[in-house]
Amino acid sequence: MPGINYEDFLDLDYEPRDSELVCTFAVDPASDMDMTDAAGRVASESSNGTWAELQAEGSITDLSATACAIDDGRITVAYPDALFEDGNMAQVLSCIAGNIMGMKAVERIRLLDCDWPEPLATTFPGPQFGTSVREEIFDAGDRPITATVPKPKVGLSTDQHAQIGYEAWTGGLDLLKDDENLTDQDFNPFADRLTESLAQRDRAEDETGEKKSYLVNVTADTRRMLERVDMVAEHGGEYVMVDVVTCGWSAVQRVRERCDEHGLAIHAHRAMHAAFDRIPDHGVSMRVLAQVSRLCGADQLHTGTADLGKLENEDTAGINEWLYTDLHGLNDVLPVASGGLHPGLVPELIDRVGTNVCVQAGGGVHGHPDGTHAGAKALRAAVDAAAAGEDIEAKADEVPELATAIEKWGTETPR
Ligand SMILES: O=C(O)[C@H](O)COP(=O)(O)O
Ligand SMILES: [Mg+2]
Repeated sequence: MPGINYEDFLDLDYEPRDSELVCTFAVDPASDMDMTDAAGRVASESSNGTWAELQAEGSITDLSATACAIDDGRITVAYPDALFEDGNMAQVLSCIAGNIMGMKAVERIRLLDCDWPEPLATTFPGPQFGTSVREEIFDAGDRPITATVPKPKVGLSTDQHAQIGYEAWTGGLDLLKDDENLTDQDFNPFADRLTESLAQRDRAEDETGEKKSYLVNVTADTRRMLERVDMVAEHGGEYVMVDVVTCGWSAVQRVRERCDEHGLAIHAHRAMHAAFDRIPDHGVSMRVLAQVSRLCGADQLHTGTADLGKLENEDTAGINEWLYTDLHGLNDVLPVASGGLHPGLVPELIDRVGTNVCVQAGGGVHGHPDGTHAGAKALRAAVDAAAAGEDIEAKADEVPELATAIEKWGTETPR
């Protein structure tokens, strides 16, 4: 019986089939390995091989991946469709971003990009709404939608939180968003926050005549998340917010299923993504995390601020472009720019990422010298001006709250 070795997973003449998942990795081989050794081992360990020569009968190699290109520190691996279970993101990631991340045959390895084939991609639901939320929920026309996150992140009472929502909404913002670490703590319980914030939303809608909405953080174990999703639907919300990386993709898939029953959109916060993608030559890129978020059904996703905010960013504009492109008929995703933004940064942000986004600021609204309502007016005025191609300095002559924000923060990128 012929044995199967890691060399059998390398074929540099191989052309991937349309049905195969094709992944690109940056690889730094271990000091005693060359690139071909490392490439064969990556394809082997991430599909159906191991360190030892195996004796196996039948069509085992039908499930083997093939390392089919090596170029300038990068390898391409093609994975046969039969290797994957339909609609099971945990299983897919256990293959393509599993043991290989820690194997000694490589010093460093980063999953950079995936080309998702139709047979696998269409076993996932994708977003229910995607960028259409701008039009369908908010009738926003050509401008980005806007959001704010009450600060301090945690510690505000329910009354304070809902009051901040009212001030932000009436100041002109579209969305109130819970912060990533606010869920159901004693100082601000989920059920009370949901009902009080939605009551203030209704009041703000009546006063402004504009549609307003609330991104309430349902993140928890899956059972509690689903209960919270049901509560949001029962009380007339349009969205839930989920910390997609910390709660895990299987849980996101269940939330997507339940949101479909209620017609709710999902706002995905990416807290902890940097544990996977911040070291440039190791881990899983934000690009791939964004792809996974889209497949699992996030309608909106934080993708950074194109280097203008307080957090490190990986290719925000390129990732956003991918989120808009066709993916075998699955809906697109609305990118959310967030993390250290303020009104003075908005023109440059829109120049870098365009208007088909959500512009979100916490400190850049609530840190306004005249408070949240003034901060919201300043952010909305900056977004309206930038989206219309108008100079925000000129807009500041008409909107004093914007003038105050520009005077305070200028165009500085915070740290
Ligand atoms: O969740 C977020 O995106 C942040 O809380 C935004 O906060 P910041 O604008 O104060 O950085
Ligand atoms: Mg936050």
